[in-house]
Amino acid sequence: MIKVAPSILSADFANLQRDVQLAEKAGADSIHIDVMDGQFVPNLSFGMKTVADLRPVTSLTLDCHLMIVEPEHFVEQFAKAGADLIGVHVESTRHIYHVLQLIKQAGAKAEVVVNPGTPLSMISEVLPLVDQVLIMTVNPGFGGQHFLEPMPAKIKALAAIKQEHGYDFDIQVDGGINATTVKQCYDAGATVAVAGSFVFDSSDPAARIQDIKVATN
Ligand SMILES: O=C(CO)[C@H](O)[C@H](O)COP(=O)(O)O
Ligand SMILES: [Fe+2]
Repeated sequence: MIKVAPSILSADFANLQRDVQLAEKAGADSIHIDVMDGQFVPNLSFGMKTVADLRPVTSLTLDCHLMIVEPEHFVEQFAKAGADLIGVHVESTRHIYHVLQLIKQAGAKAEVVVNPGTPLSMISEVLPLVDQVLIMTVNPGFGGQHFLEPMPAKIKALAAIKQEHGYDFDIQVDGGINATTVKQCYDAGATVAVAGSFVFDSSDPAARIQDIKVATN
């Protein structure tokens, strides 16, 4: 069964505590926090204070997906705020190896993220370092977009590399995930699914979290 990380990008920003606790009660495995700077992606969202304020209201892993340029300037602050796992895009820095080292030195789990158009060869050197790889299944920046159909083949290719080298990172997918698309990702080798609009645009978010789990059972 796949692990589920609801994305609070589609939650009610006036009721974040309520929505995080609802997700926890519904069986979510972690909380996905999308951080956007208006530069790396054309949108703005959360910062370190959101993470710090959510830290005491849940015992779930706080998974911060940083969509910001030069994340090396911020990863320590996110770790201090309470992020358990920090994801950085390979396209967002000239120093991906160094940023991943900084995340680990700060005591958090390290994740490398690849955009849909970025080949897996761009991350081959850092795979021994990471706890998780995030394959974007939409172009980053907004919730509610359509799943990109060619992405399961990329997940499958990453899963093959993982097996060949004996790596033990999780493979996360993010964007356009619902009870149908998650099955394609799971069958290709994904182990964690982010879901924003499918969960929080519903009148019954808890049922949607279960729908994703059941689809991969
Ligand atoms: O990183 C993201 C966007 O850049 C979000 O995590 C993602 O889009 C989740 O939203 P949805 O499930 O609605 O596609
Ligand atoms: Fe995300």
